[in-house]
Amino acid sequence: MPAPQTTSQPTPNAIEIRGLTKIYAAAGGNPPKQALKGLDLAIPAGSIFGLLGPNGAGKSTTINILAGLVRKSAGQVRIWGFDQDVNPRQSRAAIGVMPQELNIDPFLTPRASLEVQAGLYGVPKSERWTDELLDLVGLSEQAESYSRHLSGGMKRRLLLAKALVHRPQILVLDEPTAGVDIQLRDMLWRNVRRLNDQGMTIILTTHYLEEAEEMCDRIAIIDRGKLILSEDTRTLLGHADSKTLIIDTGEARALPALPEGTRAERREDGRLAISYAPSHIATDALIDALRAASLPIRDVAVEAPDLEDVFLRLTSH
Ligand SMILES: Nc1ncnc2c1ncn2[C@@H]1O[C@H](COP(=O)(O)OP(=O)(O)OP(=O)(O)O)[C@@H](O)[C@H]1O
Repeated sequence: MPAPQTTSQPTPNAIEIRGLTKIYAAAGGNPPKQALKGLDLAIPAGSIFGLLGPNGAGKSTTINILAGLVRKSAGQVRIWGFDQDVNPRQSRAAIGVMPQELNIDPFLTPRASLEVQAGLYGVPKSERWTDELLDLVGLSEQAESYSRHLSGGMKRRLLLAKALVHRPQILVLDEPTAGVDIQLRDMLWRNVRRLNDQGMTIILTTHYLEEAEEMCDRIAIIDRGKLILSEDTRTLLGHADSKTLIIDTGEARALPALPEGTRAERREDGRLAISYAPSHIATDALIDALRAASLPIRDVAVEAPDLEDVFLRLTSH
């Protein structure tokens, strides 16, 4: 992909959010709603960053503020080093957003959609990369079809291409795989990885925690308008401090004396499951202790907590 269009300030963080507050005005008999309550968040340049949180946490509000679609009530937002209030044009140029809703003009062809979008961003004709983009998202064959004839998956791919017309440094994907088939999901993730390899910072929200665990190198969890934590995915998974050793003990049924702080149960398949806190006892020390207690060990596996465990514990929803 050619270099991004915007001249940028070198910054370790692609996005810096400080004290971000959003109060939606009262409407239709509903009282005002404070969706963001002083959110602080830094998103490192070059990362694939997952923004997670339960329903109503404020993810879409945050993304819409970044995209310039919702006005913040207070706080500071810097995008690629540009303050949104001081340099609105530059901060907008640094970011591309693939929204959740399929907001595509049904009477435009994919090619025309991309050209219109490029016009909106002021991309000169000589710097447009419409054909490459159509190819990137696999829509070259449909380039001249009316968008209303595209399948739901094709419309999503067009949205991805639209988010990229101005070669942003940062790409935001809001629930990109909600309700999409496996083929489209794979296409999306392939593209996301490729763009990230080329230096693009990727921010995504998803309800699929497995997906976040697999794709994101850093994850922030927000809840009720506030940041709960923002950490490397590996560190985050380490937080649960709970693992389970699964042991095939063969015919032997008697439980050995277990080290302090561990808990054992027999699973339906007959295997012994011993839960322990890695910070308290290391896996190999636990196995040594079980051997010393003459427990027959025919086979052994370790189950580590996944993001879902951590997420549920931190958000208690
Ligand atoms: N336009 C609006 N007017 C009033 N309240 C709103 C508006 N948009 C969102 N809210 C409220 O603000 C809070 C945060 O909503 P937001 O959509 O940002 O959360 P979310 O984390 O994206 O949730 P979800 O995972 O369900 O999409 C919710 O309580 C929501 O009802």
